[in-house]
Amino acid sequence: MPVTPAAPVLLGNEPGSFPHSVLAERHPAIIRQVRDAFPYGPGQHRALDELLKSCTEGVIEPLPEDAGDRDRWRAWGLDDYAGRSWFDVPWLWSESYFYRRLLGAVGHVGPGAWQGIDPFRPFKRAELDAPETDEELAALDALQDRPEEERARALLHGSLWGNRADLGFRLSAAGTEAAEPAPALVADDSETLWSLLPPSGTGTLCLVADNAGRELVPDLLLIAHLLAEGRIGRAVLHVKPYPYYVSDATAADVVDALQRLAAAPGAAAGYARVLWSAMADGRLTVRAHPFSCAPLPYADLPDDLRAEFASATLTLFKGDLNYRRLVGDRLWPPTTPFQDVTAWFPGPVAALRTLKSDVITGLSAPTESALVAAQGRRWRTGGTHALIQVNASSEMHRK
Ligand SMILES: O=P(O)(O)OC[C@H]1O[C@](O)(CO)[C@@H](O)[C@@H]1O
Repeated sequence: MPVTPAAPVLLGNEPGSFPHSVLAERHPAIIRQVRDAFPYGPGQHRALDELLKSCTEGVIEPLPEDAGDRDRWRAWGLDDYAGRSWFDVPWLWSESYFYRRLLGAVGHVGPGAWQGIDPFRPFKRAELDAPETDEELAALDALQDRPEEERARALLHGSLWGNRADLGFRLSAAGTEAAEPAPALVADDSETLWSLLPPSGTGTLCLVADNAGRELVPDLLLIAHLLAEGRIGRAVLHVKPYPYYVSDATAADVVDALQRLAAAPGAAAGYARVLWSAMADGRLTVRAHPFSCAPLPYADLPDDLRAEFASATLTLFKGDLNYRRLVGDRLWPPTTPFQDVTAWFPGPVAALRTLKSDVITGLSAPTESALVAAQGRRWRTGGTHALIQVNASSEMHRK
């Protein structure tokens, strides 16, 4: 448990705040985008209208009686929050439930012909097929004759910055990338990270993925490198069991990414071969645990996941949402030690994230002052800064 007193949990009810803008502006924009991307029928249009009204001016409603995941959501707090404004409950919960309701509205869950159709697939596919992905894959060719450590470092940074702008984020942050100053790392524990993945490692890496497309591709490249160079013996890739936060990766997105890599010219296809055979012989597995879409912090991990992370050599959390869930979705003072807020984690843990929400820990006082002096609060949410943070000691050693 953190030795630091808990900070306030983020809610979405303060007009002008970032969480408020996500609920009031981004969610309606996502409904619009999804509605325009598919030839939905009248029932789906009606359900989307209802969701729009509910999430902007109404209250949280329970799931239908026959929803297969109703009990799970009740265990995750639905009974406590039903009847309350979306803006007055924990922001993390509210966002997560929005995606669940969106899937209900378009028929992704429940019986019917639209079951299992991913409403975000067109956006994820477009990104995967974009020329920028070709450019990123072509850059691998120039890396091939570099020393292993240099390749490893480049691939780690590829995976880190791949998180820079997810699709949901782009919906409301158009133009930010061009206007911002050069990206910068606000914390960099990469030496500690490499010490956990030495060249002769045989351990297991759990990589808790974030976005599909141009983030998942570099995540897979990093895994391929670590396996091929013997820095790990096994990898477990955790993805979402259903479409979530627009661009979050599901198992179907892993397949798309692997096929994209395999079809690419040059060195990229070699990475695909490594991954393909690692999947065939079980050195790389894909997991889609229900808790990966839970509206709760990771401190509430169910026992099976806790045991899995406890036995890993390193668990690596990608992206902003995973960071929020890892440290708790709270307004910590930025200099709160990352070690304190992750002290409960059952094994060595790392976060690789670009900053896209107010949550931040582990900054040095001079770094925080410099960021505030330069940008006020904008550095917290603009996606222009990133961090690599590691807590190397396992819970057992912390006791
Ligand atoms: O894809 P990422 O890095 O998890 O970022 C998703 C981010 O989107 C937001 O939830 C807002 O929708 C962020 O605040 C959030 O954490």
